[in-house]
Amino acid sequence: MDVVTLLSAVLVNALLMLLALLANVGVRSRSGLQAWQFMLLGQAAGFGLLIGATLAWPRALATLGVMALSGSAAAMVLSASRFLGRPVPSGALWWPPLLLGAVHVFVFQNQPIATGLTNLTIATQVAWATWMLLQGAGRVRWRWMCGLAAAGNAGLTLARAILALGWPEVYPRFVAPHPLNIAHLMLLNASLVLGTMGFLLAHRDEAEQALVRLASLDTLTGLLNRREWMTRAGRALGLAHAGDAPVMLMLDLDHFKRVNDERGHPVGDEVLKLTGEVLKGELRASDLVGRYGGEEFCVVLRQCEPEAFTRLDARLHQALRRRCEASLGFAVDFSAGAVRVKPGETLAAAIQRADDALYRAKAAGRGRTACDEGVL
Ligand SMILES: Nc1nc2c(ncn2[C@@H]2O[C@H](COP(=O)(O)OP(=O)(O)OP(=O)(O)O)[C@@H](O)[C@H]2O)c(=O)[nH]1
Repeated sequence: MDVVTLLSAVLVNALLMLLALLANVGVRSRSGLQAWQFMLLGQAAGFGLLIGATLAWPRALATLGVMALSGSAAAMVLSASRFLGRPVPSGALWWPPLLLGAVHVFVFQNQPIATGLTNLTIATQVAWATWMLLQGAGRVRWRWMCGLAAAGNAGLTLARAILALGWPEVYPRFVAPHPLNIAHLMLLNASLVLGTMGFLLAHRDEAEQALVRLASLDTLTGLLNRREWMTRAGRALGLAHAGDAPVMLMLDLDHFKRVNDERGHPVGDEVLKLTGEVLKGELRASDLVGRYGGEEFCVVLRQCEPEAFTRLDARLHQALRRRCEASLGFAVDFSAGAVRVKPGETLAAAIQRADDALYRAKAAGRGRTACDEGVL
């Protein structure tokens, strides 16, 4: 088999996939897919330069070629790190290609050392990507695809490094039609396709998660939006047992219109954000908190004993006043209504009772929580 043809196939394949990605998803700045586009570019450039080195300026082109390939392995690690949301130090990413180039240019005449060093560097980088991808891969299918593609690549590149350093007399020339060269290029080609498919799936998953977030969260406060809160609250009420009936709490900021009118809408927005932060900070992860609309918030408190509720209520009033005072220079308080959900009560009925209690709190002078029987 003609190795230069196989090499050209890898180059063309990488370039075509890069073009296809650019045409279909464009350049997503700082995304995992952007890093993968650099990885494909590095592969194409690297193999192009290595083929060129067999024709002219061998030392210069081969050195640039191995730097491009090592840079492309760094981009693979970066792609995995971005998709997994696990940052890696940029020094550890970009020093290896630079150091490899600096050493390669000097040891170029000593083929076993130059080849061994190049393959060892790239194998280590790809093994790093493999480790990140396969570690706790669980059932995420794209991680398996990308991880296995990288694992095969790392293994064969390491085999080349060991062979070049330990048994240079049997190490095949770069363009020799040796089974090792052929197996490596075929596997590389397959892993480029698998990796691209895997990271495209990762990109799709990421977009899907962003859509789910957009559809279920309130953009200003980051709390659940009304629709999502209603869905989850309905489920929580359905699952509640008679012994641990949840408490439904409706909160409404006091004189909020005045804040908007006197200090401006952006300050009003800031108050809403701070309220969201206070609620997230003071409530347990198992409590359900959402923005019901405007300046009204709703909470389902699970397993809330009377004493615990009294303490929580005092903490919420105090925390909101303090946060607004500290961040905006004026205090904001709220009125609230609390009811204990009755066995079999519908969500709409519980909300209605909590709303009635809330209006009693407003009528009684604001800045307080009115509780139905059973809450305290
Ligand atoms: N800044 C900002 N204001 C909002 C938002 N949603 C609703 N509002 C404002 O919230 C205010 C609610 O006013 P009211 O319903 O009169 O309530 P209030 O002034 O808090 O009076 P009480 O509830 O009786 O204490 C209105 O001015 C709305 O424009 C929002 O997303 N951002």
